[in-house]
Order: sequence, then C-alpha cells, then structure tokens
Amino acid sequence: MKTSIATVSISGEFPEKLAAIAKAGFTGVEIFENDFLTYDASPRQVAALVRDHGLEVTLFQPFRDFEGMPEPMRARGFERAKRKFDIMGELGTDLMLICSNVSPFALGGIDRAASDFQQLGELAAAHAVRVGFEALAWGRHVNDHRDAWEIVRRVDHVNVGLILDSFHTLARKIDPNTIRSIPGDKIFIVQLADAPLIDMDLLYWSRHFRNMPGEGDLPVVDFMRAVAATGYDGPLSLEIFNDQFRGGSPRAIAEDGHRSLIYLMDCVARLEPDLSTDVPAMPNRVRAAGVEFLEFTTDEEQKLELEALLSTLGFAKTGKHINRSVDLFTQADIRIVVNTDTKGDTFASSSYAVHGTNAYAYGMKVDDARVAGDRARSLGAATFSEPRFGGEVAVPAIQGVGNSVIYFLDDSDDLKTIWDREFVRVPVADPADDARLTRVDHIAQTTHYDEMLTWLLFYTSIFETRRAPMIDVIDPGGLVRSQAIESLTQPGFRLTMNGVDNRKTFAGKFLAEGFGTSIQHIAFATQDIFATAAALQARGFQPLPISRNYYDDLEARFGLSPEFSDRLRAHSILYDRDEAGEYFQIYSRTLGQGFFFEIVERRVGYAGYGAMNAPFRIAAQRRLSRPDGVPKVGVGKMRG
Ligand SMILES: O=C(O)c1ccc(O)c(O)c1
Ligand SMILES: [Mg+2]
Repeated sequence: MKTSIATVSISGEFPEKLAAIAKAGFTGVEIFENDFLTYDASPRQVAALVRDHGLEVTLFQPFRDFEGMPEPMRARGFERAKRKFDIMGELGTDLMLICSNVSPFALGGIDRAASDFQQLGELAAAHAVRVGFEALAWGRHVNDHRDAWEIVRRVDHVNVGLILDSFHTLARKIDPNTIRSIPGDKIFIVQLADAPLIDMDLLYWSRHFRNMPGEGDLPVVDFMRAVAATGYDGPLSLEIFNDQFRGGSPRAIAEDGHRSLIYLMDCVARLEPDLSTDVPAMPNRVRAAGVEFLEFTTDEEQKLELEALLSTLGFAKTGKHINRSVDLFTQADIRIVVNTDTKGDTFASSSYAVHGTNAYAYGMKVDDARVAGDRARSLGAATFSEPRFGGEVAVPAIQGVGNSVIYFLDDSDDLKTIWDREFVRVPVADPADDARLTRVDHIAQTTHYDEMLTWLLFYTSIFETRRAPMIDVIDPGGLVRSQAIESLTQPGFRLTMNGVDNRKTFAGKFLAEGFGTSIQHIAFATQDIFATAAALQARGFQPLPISRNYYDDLEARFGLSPEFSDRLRAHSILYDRDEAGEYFQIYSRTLGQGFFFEIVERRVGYAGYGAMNAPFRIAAQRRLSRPDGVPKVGVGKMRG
C-alpha cells in the first residue's frame, strides 16, 4: 500500500514535516508548492531531503487556472507550466496536479478544455512528466469529477490523467459509484480527506475543516471502494487543509493520518473481499465488552482520601498485591486498583510524578486479549510492557493516546485468574452489598480540544465502537465539547471525551493542573438509584449538592410530580429522559485537581449521558471549589 500525505496537512518547517511524515510510516509526500516556495532551499536540496527520509515525491501541486483561458492568458499558462515541469525534474517527481479553473476569465466548453490539455500533454511528454486534472468542487466550469473525466477521456493522451479527491466529490454529494466506470490506469493519483458535515461555502469548508478519513462524516469508505473497483493501485494521498492540524503537533497529525489510511483500507478490504487491496491483513475491530478494572496512581497521603471516598461508595479493600504497594478495591464487577508505588521505576510512578493522583490505566474486557493487541498494533498503537516480578501475569497492553495505558483482559486461563494470582485476599469483616454498584457505566476523559480527533480515530479504528454526535456543554468559563464513543452492543464499553481549549472551564482547569489528558470521572452503574442513594448516605457519602432551582425547572420540563422531584432533590439526584427511557445521576465531590465519581441508573434504553444536566453539575462543582466553599470531599467530617 503506497501511502502519501500533502505537506499542507502538517504543521512546522519543511524538514520537520518530512521527519514526521517518514516517522509515521508514509512512503510518499505531495509537495504543496507554497511549502516549497517558502522554504529556503533549491529544488535539488529539497529532493535530497525527501530522499534522505526514505520518501518519494508523489505529486507536485497545485497548478491553477489553466484550462479554457482566452489569449493571452492561455499562452501564459503554457509558459508557467514549462517552468514548473523543469522544477519537477529537479524535485524528483513526474506528476503535477492541475486543479480546475476558478478564474472569471475561464471560457468553459469541454472541447476547448480538452484541446488545452491535449497541447499540455505534448509539453508534458517532452519534459517526461505527467499531468492530472482535478475538479475543484468550486471550479468555475468544471466542478464534478465526471466532467473532469470526460475531458481527460477526450484528450486520450498517456501523459494526461484524472486526479480524484474525495472531498470534492463527496462535498457535492456526487455518487462515488460513478467512479467505478473510470479505468484505473487513467487515475493518476487519489487524494483523500474527510470533513464534518457543516453547511457552509464549499471553498471555506474545504480549506479549513477537512480532516482525516474516519474523523468526519463523509462516506469516504464508499468513495474508496469505488476507487478500488477501478483497479487503481497508486498512492493514497491525504490532502488535509485544517486550521487546527496546521497548528498541531506534526508527529501526532502524521500518525493520525497513517492510522486513518490503514483503517480506511481495512474497511474497504472487508467490504470488497474480491478486490485486491494490499492492506496488511489484521484481526477484526475489537469488541469491547466493558471496563474490567481501573487503576489509580497516588501517594500514601492522597490514597487515604481516595480510599475514604471509595468506602463511602460501598467499595471494600479485598486484595493486596503480592509484590507491589498496590491494593484492590472491589464491588460486584467493579475493580479499582490503587497503586502507591511512587518510588519505583514504573509507569505508575512516572505518571504520578507528572500528573499527580490520576486514573492512568484501565483494563478492557475483550474476547481475546492477544488478538486485541495485534489489531491495535496493526493500527500503529504502541505496545506497553513493564518488567514483571515473580508470580505476575503478562497482560497485553497498549499505550493509549496521551499518557495512559489500556490493558486487555479475556477469559483465558492466565488472564481470568490474574486477581487471584497477583493479589492476596484481604479478609472483609462485613462484605456489604448495600451500595449496589454493578459495573463501570462509562469513563470520561478530559482532553485538549485539538486531541479529540486523535482519540476518536484511535478508539473507532481499533475497537468496534461508534461515536455519538458531538454535544456542546456550556461552562461559565467557556465551551466544553463532549463526544461519546460506545461499543455497538450495550452494556459494553462507553467513553466520553470532553474537549476543552482553555483553562477557565472546570474541565480545562483539571487538564491544566493535571498536565494533560486524563480520566476526569468514572461513572458506576446501579439498577436502583434510590436504594444506592440511601445506602451511600448511610455510609457518609456526600453527594455534589444541586441547586433547588434545578428541581423546580425539572418538574416543569418533564411534568414530574412534586413527590418525585422531592425524592430526587433529597438525594441530589439529577434526572433526564429520552425517547427510550430515563437517566439518574449522582455525583461525588471532587478529589485532588477535580476528579470525581458519578453513579448512574439507565432505565429501559436511555442512550445518553445527561448532557442537559452538565451545566448544573459544573455550577455546583464551581461553587464547591471556591476557596471559601465547603471542603472538597469532606468524607466523614461534615454531613448534611
Ligand atoms: O483549495 C484549493 O485550492 C485546492 C488546491 C489543490 C487541491 O488538490 C485541492 O483539493 C484544493
Ligand atoms: Mg485535492
């Protein structure tokens, strides 16, 4: 599989871009003329730089406003082309992209355009280069790949071909299956980009909002299936104009891009098994059945606070690690691992050193842990492993995006028995089940807004998950964008990502003070929120207090009876409802830099996360975190 990416897609100076592109595993690069012009080196030096990185130049672009011009502009177009062809020779590429004319002087007419390309084909042949014609979605006369193809077909010159770009076709909602009748050898290169569905001017949309295949809403898989059906086997080249990417980390963007192409071709290969696609075979997307455990790293002092909170939530310490200063807290199917090994040479201790107390790792329950690791690695995820001491089980793991670890657990003999093998049972005097928490409903990660797409692609490409629509949550300090990712069947795995771009929001403060992406809250499920609330109260749990105004509004909004809303209010339970069912939420107070727990009950098939309630939760958290506010967790000390 030949993979390529345009230099415009990546931030940084030319050498930095090339290093990131090569490192991510691409074999080629499209040189966008401006990136080359603004870099102070000769074409030969640039060619050497590209070669030094083990890359090839797949395309030089764009050449604008060529076809259908009146004289003398027409003649000038050929003069310009000649000069570019010379540069291409030195750059070491034989392909130039000509995008359809947007000039108000362009005359239109398919035969006129064909005759211009006929003449250009001759010129190209004389320079031993080829030209490819791309229909820009906003081209003046040619803005549809079918018209561009008709021109190329009429030219019928070996040095003139078609260039397809998924954005231009899909943004105009042109049926990609129209590509299937084009001969693959007349397609000189295929550019790929996705984009979120936003109703706006095509040019503006294209120049600012493109993203990697799989990150947006366009049917890029259908587009690529059609391309594959033509027999095209040239480079797949990402051409992503995106303001955020342009300011992002070159390495991260390049890695996302490479992952997006592999995932795209994996989808195509599965949907078109009869076509020869040379994507490496890999296991299916991983079915994520749920969160098997969560691991905190903390120190001895903060551990006390965490333990106290866990105890009010009905967890009991049931295990002690055989080798390490690690304790296990359990309740029904939920396992919380508390790691206080802050001195050792472990990832837990380095995570603690950088971020302080945080939930840095979790274990995902899957069908086959080793296969899950294989899938993840096929998509560019890095294996995570640490030295083991005697008696410890090797658990397959990968690095999550950011500084996190995802372990894979399954029902195989060694992994299933890990809890008995690695932990000494701690006798529990009175094993209570009053709190009735059953499993992890979801984990919520706070991240920089510009890392959200990275996470989204990571999860959806490796795991059998889908994303819910993005939701805006208004925090008095700014906007928080919330995106849920869920396994296809529930109960399974659910993760919400909250993306922030400033430190004034509650989530933004957590991100800034914790120095990076991390799990900010963990939601446990109960099947009886009122029984849980009563049990927690008896245990001294202090819910996040919710304002009376909230309940007045709730009553009116959903037509709740005053008795019911009083019951909710008595336990600080938030409420929501969708077409399918009802949702109940209780929040804990915060620990450390803003971490908290949530307890939820989903009745019938409620599918969301109570986004309507988020502003009330945030307001309450802000009230409590004010310096003059009530102590944060206040376990035991202060009730009522
Ligand atoms: O936005 C543009 O002008 C532009 C230029 C070259 C391309 O290949 C393209 O898809 C868009
Ligand atoms: Mg293009």
